[in-house]
Amino acid sequence: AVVSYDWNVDYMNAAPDCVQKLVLAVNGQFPSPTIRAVEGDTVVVQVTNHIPTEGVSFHWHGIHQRGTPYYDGAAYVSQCPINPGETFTYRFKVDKAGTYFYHGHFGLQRSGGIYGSLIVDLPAGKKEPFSYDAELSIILNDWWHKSVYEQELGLNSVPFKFVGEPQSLLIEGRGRYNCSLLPQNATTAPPGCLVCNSTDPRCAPHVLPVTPGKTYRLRIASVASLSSLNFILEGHKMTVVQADARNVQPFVVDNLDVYSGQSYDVLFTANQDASKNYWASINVRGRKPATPTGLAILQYLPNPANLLPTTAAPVSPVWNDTATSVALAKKIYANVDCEASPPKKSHRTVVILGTQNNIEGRIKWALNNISYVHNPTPVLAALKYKIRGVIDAAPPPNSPVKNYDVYSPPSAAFRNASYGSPVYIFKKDIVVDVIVQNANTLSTPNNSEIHPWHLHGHDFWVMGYGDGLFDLKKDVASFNLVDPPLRNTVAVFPNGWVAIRFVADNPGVWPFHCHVEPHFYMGMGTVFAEGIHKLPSLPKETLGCGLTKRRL
Ligand SMILES: O=C1O[C@H]([C@@H](O)CO)C(O)=C1O
Repeated sequence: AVVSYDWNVDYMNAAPDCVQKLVLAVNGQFPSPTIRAVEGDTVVVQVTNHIPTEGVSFHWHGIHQRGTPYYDGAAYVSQCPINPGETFTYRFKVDKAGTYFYHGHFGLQRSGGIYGSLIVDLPAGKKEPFSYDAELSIILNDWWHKSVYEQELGLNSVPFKFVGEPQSLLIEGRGRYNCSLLPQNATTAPPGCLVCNSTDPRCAPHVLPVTPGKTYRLRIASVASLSSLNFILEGHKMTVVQADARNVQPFVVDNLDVYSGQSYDVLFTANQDASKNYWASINVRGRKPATPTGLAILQYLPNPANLLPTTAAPVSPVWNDTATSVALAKKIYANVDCEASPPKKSHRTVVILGTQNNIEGRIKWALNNISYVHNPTPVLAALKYKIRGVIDAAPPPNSPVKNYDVYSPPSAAFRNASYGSPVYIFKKDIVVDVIVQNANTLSTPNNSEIHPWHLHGHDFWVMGYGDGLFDLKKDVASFNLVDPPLRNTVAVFPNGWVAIRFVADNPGVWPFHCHVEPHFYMGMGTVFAEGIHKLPSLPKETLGCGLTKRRL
């Protein structure tokens, strides 16, 4: 079937955390409307850009765009941004059921408010390898009061000004501010502070209604701009059954780290004291938190939704307890009854060292010393039509320098990167290993950040994680060849590495980037391309910017 949507994008005034600001919205909704389709459907989304002075584009996160790489929505990679006043129609197939989402993929527009759920159901007759009575869905985010223009300006300025920690955390677009002095474990709170539901219904917390005794499938996704989030359903165990829309061997948790760009499906049973409601909460992991806990209400029917829990907001593992996060990540295995195992060998290994660098007085992120910048001609068009001068003429480095000290700020030779637009070109159908190597930040000793890495156009197997510098001989031997999870976004932990494997079988150009939005904006990304001789003709509406003007 064809599922069609007609969307108008514009700014509106909204107060997701009780503080009014300009929010990017679709059809006046924040978060943007939910797309719901059935596996095998074609989704058609007609977008009209009413933002007066900004282009826009939409990325369908986790959707492979097989045969339609030009509708992947990455501005200046797969298409020209949609100009103010223009209408653009995305048309793509959703070929695998699961919990997905979509978001703006131009500048910081995701952080500006363009994001929503994309849920693909199994067709009648097909069954999940788990069962439940009903389902619920939430998208997690972090939120700033500064406009995204101001944030971008800071990132581009000398002196550099980082976006800083978020003012609030949002669950399904609702949060609370003015609680910054409230410790995570406070038992008393200023009136109206713990939850801003007093008089303004726009910022009442999101409510998850449940019937006592029933089992729920909760779909959780994070589009956070910066934060790694830890999710807790107060008093309830959660059984993780899917990660990034792929089946995993079920495992039980009390709390769950959700990195930006990831989704999880968990099951829980409403089996607690039914006279009360409970908190659903998110806390920041991996960065020193300066943001109050994000809260929603788990409502046990028929209790009223505004029956607030009398308990303090749930407390997550302490922000810098990396070992707990790594241990959780290592609990995730594919359910091999439903998911494929990886090929046993790869044909090419690319090692990507991500570092924080300085370029002309600005702080940047670089991969093997190249900080990605967009060219006004989309990469897809440049490769399809052999337009020169768009991507770097020299192929990007396949591996970083030997003996890089990932535990210390970069030495003089590695403090300065250069700008570039590199594309890794893979022979069609080869098996590719990518090792993402983390390192210390530019200036602070003993500081290394979590980076969630997202690949467009593919799911990849997570072959392994490790501490320190990756060793090509020793560490490859430790890869999980039996049941590594398939996903599209994976975290690389502080001072460590993560290895992924995928098959380059989807003709197109696919960004591979840190899903922290300011980090990608600061250059922490690159582009993979494969099957160039098989690239489809590009719809005219994806062209028109840069050197593609000549083709029209
Ligand atoms: O990219 C970043 O820049 C800042 C800091 O390292 C420099 O201000 C920060 O916390 C980031 O994640």
